[in-house]
Amino acid sequence: MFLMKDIVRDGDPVLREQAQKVKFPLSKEDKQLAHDLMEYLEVSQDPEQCEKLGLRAGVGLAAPQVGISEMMASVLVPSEDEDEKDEPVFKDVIINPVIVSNSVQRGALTEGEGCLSVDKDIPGYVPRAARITLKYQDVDGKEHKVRLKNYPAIVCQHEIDHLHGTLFYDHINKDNPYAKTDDEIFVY
Ligand SMILES: Cc1nc(NNC(=O)[C@H](CC2CCCC2)CN(O)CO)c(F)c(N2CCN3CCOC[C@@H]3C2)n1
Ligand code: NI
Repeated sequence: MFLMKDIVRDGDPVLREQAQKVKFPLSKEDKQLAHDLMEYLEVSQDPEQCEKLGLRAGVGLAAPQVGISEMMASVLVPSEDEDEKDEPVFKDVIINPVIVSNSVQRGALTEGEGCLSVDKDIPGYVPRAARITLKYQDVDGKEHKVRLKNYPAIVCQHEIDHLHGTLFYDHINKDNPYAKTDDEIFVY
């Protein structure tokens, strides 16, 4: 189980590296890593356990954030409405992910973004593609090709950025952090 002490913080070079492609079949260590990356999200999204373990809640977690420079990240975007019983909007460990196409239209989270590896709040819109087509392998090596939009698309782009050494604030407009073009949509 990863705890906040296991999360690498901004300034550590691993967060600025290009992560290595993951080989299949997964090693025992990579299987464990995939499990632990998803477990962190599940536990952190349970308010009681999150509080008890002193975690910061997350909807995504990339391997470089726990010091492992490999192309693997967990994504768990819960269904927006209250009743928990609904299926998550997106839940998987994305391995060797590639964004094969993205919309010209930009999108951003209205409240900006944060990062478990960045302790300070950095205000501003993080412009991303509003819709993406994502190809990745799951822990069994099965290829997936999914079209995502809005919230899950934003989360996946934030995670895939980590695998290429990019952090969310790299995208914030320096002159006007809240600059927006008229066709930008705002999510959440
Ligand atoms: C948007 C949001 N970001 C949270 N944290 N930041 C993260 O996930 C970072 C990644 C996200 C930052 C912006 C896009 C991706 C982690 N990152 O650094 C990984 O690279 C949240 F926790 C959160 N939610 C909404 C859903 N809620 C369900 C119930 O449990 C609480 C949970 C809170 N939404
Ligand atoms: Ni992050």
